[in-house]
Amino acid sequence: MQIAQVIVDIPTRQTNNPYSYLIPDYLVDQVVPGMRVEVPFGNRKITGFVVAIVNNSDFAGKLKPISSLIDFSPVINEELLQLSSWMADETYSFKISCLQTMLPGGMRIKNKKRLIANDDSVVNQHPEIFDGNHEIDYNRQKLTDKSIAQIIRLQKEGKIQVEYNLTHHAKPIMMKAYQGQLDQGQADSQLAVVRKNAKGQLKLLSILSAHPHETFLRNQLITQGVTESAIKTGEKNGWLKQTLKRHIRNPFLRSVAHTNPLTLQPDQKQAVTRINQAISGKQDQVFLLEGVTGSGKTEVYLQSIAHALETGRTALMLVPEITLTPQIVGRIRSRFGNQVAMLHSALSNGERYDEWQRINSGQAQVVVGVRSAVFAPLRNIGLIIIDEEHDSSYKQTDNPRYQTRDVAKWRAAYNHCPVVLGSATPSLESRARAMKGVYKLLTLPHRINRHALPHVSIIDMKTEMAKHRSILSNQLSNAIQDRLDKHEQIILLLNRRGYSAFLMCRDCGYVPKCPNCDISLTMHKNTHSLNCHYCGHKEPIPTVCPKCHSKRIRFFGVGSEQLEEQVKQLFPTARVLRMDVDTTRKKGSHEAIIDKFGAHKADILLGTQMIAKGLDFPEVTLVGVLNADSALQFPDFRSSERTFQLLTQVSGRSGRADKQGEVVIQTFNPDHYAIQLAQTQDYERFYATEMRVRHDGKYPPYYFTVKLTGNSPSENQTASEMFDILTYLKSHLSAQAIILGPTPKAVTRINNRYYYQIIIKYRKEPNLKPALDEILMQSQKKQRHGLQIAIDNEPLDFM
Ligand SMILES: Nc1ncnc2c1ncn2[C@@H]1O[C@H](COP(=O)(O)OP(=O)(O)OP(=O)(O)O)[C@@H](O)[C@H]1O
Ligand SMILES: [Zn+2]
Ligand SMILES: [Zn+2]
Repeated sequence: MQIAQVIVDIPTRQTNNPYSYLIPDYLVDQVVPGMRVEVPFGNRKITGFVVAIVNNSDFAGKLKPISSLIDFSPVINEELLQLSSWMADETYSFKISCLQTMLPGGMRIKNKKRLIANDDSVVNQHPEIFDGNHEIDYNRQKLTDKSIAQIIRLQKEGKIQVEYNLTHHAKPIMMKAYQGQLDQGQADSQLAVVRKNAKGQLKLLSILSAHPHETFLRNQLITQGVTESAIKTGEKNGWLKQTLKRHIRNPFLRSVAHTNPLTLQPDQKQAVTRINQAISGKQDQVFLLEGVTGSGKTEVYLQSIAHALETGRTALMLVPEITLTPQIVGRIRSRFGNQVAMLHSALSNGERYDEWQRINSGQAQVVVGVRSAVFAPLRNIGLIIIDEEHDSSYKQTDNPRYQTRDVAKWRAAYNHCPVVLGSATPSLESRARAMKGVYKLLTLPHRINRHALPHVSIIDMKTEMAKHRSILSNQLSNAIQDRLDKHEQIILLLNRRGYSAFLMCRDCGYVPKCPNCDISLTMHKNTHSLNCHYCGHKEPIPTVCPKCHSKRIRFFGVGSEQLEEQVKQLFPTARVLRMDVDTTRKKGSHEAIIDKFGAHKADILLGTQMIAKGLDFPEVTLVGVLNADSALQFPDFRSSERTFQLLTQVSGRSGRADKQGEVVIQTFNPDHYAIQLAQTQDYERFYATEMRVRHDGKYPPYYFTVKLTGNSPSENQTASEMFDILTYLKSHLSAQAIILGPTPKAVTRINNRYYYQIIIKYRKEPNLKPALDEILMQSQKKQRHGLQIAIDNEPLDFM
């Protein structure tokens, strides 16, 4: 008797333990961990992941059998199965959510399948499955148990492919192809007898000799000089057999010229040597690569990846969403070509699935991607890189609330390989670990070729605003004009963090708010509506104030669109490009803007955070920051760190090649240390200053933190249950633990539910985890009428 242990798709604490199902006879030895199945649950059928196969169960009753298979081969490998258990525990989330998070978007939904035969012989041998077709709709075909077992075998042998119908785009493209029928010796002896003027046939046979029994797309043969008539002859003589081959969609829009490794500078060389030693020695060491902007961190990554590949292993490189610029992808592809797979949110479901397949099947050995790519099904990983390791996009804000750095470290331990965390402005947590020797610190203190860091000036906008109303200070306007005259390029950053464009009545001060949430509505020009960012509520933009009927109800704050208008008015001859969410929505537009700016077809690139990182344009000699401090007003202990990081990053875009760079930072808080130290780009002093602030405030990295949020439809109920939780926590934690709250969240009401939070700061609390697990378990039991609870381990925001 074989029994499958299944994590079912019902997210509760109880279902975090697997349920047992009988494996029916026809599937014995065919069902393996990592496959998804359909199982009976109560009086319905639900899906689940097989996590183990056992021979007996301690379940007393009669076991129900699995209803059907969703996958014929595992979609989650052994490593990721283990990771999911660890992650569920670590992030206080459900195993089912962790498993689902690991699959590419389109595969998470319950999907239809199609079976595709690789060639005619399979079709002919299995009429009971294919019924003479190359491709069948699995869900429509009436298949016997025996056929299903056969399908699993055929897939294992690589004779058929199973495709998930994700979206319209996800359909695999099958193209006419030919399979070579000769081994090398046969091809060579044919070569010897073919007429010397039959050029096409000679070419074909030499290809067949070099790649015996391979399958070639028709186009591949034609572009290599094989003629139509040679293909016909080849078919007639039995050298080739017609078939179909899957054409893999290519998410890289452009082809990239190959580049060779650069000769390393001494600091780079030392870093590469240390990393490569850890790769060869199979050490799961974490390195913190701290290199000033433009110090050549990317080259260090590339040469370490190359080493991992040389030792027969794979490599994973993670980048923040907004820095996954075509520039960096281009640099990696130019080194590693088609070995690279890319995973990010701009891909369609179909493209993402294809990339995932290429990784899962071992065709791609280098993965570049954003946060979720940390779950890429790579095997035998030799190196994991996290670029811009301080970036907040590495923490998932919804369930499962994982920190990518921690997942990466887990995988590194599993695969016995190093992790490289790279940044010009490391997070305080990582830098503190490096100081303690937990991480090894590698530094690149100089820009490439010893170019100086840009000169940074700070403009006090309080005095500036007293003189004029323009959003550009005199000094910044003058500097822009100067660069335009010299035909150099300019980047202007509008800091969007903590800043939203809202409507306000100039006469009575009325601001439209969401009816369901305690938050002002945000103006969206493109849809001509006021939107709530929390619940999705939408309403038309009023033309008169609903309160005082004044017509002077206006947009408040500056958006990048307005900035563009103003810049164009001030500099009518300048060619201006804008990069923000609105101008990059269309596929390929991101690349188009960067290409255009890179080719110097524009003088000024202005935009939001998107332009702050990663870009490498030699002609940029001026960076202007319009509102440095909008993030400083955030009631968040990390706001200084974020501001310092952003300013340092964006400043680093200036003067990266031969010309000296300049940066102008406009601010209302010229005396704030984050701004002052960004001026000198002095990470060391910032680190020391900020560590003192964190020490005094008992914040990370001195303390660990957990945020517990509860919500319910009634404010009274939320508050009183959160006070119960507080009492429970107090009785389980030591006197050293600091418990803040419960307090209403900054936005207390969202979608008519009331949110309160408790923050726990602690250094060592062995009882904390069991206490939190118990709180979650209890809240699950009474959820229907009670409080919903979410736990965020090491939250990135405290609001
Ligand atoms: N060894 C080298 N020799 C010559 N040029 C180099 C070398 N290493 C890097 N470069 C060049 O120096 C420039 C800056 O390097 P890179 O973009 O990798 O820096 P970075 O540290 O990643 O910067 P940032 O953090 O600002 O994005 C690039 O144009 C790169 O091609
Ligand atoms: Zn009004
Ligand atoms: Zn709302």
